[in-house]
Amino acid sequence: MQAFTTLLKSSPVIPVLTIDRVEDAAPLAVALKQGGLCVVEVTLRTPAALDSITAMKRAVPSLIVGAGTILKPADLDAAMSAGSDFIVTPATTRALVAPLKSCGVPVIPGVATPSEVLERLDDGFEVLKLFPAEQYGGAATIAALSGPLPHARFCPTGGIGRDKVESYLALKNVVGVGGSWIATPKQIANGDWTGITENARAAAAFARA
Ligand SMILES: O=C(O)C(=O)C[C@H](O)[C@H](O)COP(=O)(O)O
Repeated sequence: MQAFTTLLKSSPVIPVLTIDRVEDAAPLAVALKQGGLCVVEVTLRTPAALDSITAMKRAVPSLIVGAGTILKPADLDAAMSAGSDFIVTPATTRALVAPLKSCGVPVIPGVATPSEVLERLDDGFEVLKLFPAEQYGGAATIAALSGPLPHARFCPTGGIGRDKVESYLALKNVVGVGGSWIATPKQIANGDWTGITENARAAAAFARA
């Protein structure tokens, strides 16, 4: 996990991707990498998601490709078989905790309340995903959590557009942010690789800001 959080320092904005056609995966990977991003997340929301993870890694071997929307242990198994470099969940059930802990790659479990934060820290997870971040109070909520839970680190996602990224990354307990704005489902469906590279460049610039 430590190597992963170090990597996030240089590439803290993670595009959250929903891919409908596996043939879009390779040009998408190239477009994001060209814009300067190193870490991406593919949601397991479409039948093409697992093959897309494999295809993105094949197209751009240096890209770190994670799987999101892991809801049950079977999703985790499938994501690991597809070669996922890290795992993200929107929420975390008891049944998921042990498999997540032993899967062998960095895991960012989803939380939404202080009790869930504490439970996941007790489970041994270091970086947590506040989801859906904006709806659960946004950057102000994460800042408030640093009082009683200063050791928790967050990678929030959900409703975080380009205009909100800075306010999250300014917090010392935030190590990254996820968002679909960098490559929207519409841009992917339209093959707008130029627009995606431009957005990726804007996202990459937050690391240097
Ligand atoms: O599927 C998952 O595992 C998720 O957690 C969902 C994503 O994090 C959000 O859908 C991000 O999308 P935006 O809110 O549009 O930036």
